[in-house]
Amino acid sequence: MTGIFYGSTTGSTEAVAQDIAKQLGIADADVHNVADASADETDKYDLLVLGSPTWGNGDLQDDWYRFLDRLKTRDLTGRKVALFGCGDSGSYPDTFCDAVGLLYEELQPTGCIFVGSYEPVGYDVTDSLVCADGRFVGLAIDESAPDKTEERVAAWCRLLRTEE
Ligand SMILES: Cc1cc2nc3c(=O)[nH]c(=O)nc-3n(C[C@H](O)[C@H](O)[C@H](O)COP(=O)(O)O)c2cc1C
Repeated sequence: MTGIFYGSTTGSTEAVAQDIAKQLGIADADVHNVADASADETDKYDLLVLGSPTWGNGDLQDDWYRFLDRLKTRDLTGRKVALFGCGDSGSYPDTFCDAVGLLYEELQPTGCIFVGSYEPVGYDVTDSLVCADGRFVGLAIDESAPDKTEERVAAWCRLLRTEE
């Protein structure tokens, strides 16, 4: 079973979360805004799809801090985690989608298995925290390339289906 947990200040990441849910056939009840969710609710899912846009200067979306603190205390050994987020490579090239990289770093000690990484073909910026060893650790949606969003989400959902 798959659950999506996202934070979103101005709605972009929420829209991407809903698109992912639609493409993966995830019910509304399994799509959670971290502002209202409890970390206990992650327990029932084998695959957690976690989304945060990047705010400030390379920061997580505000609602993520409290939720992440609690999530980090849970034993995620062997559970699959896929990450996604929105950012803006035009205005914030040095911190493009850093929040995705921050979630990746912060959740490593939990023993989870990350899925959904890919080679960043077609991106202008590839050297922020979202990138590790030449791969994006999760889906990076770029406000500066809105025409690519639909296909990026679709391609990533196809990838997740092979790694579920
Ligand atoms: C004040 C401000 C700071 C931002 N900082 C970053 C940043 O450091 N890196 C980045 O990739 N995008 C940054 N962005 C772009 C947002 O991540 C982008 O607008 C995103 O779509 C917002 O997602 P949301 O609507 O789900 O909150 C920033 C936007 C604003 C307005």
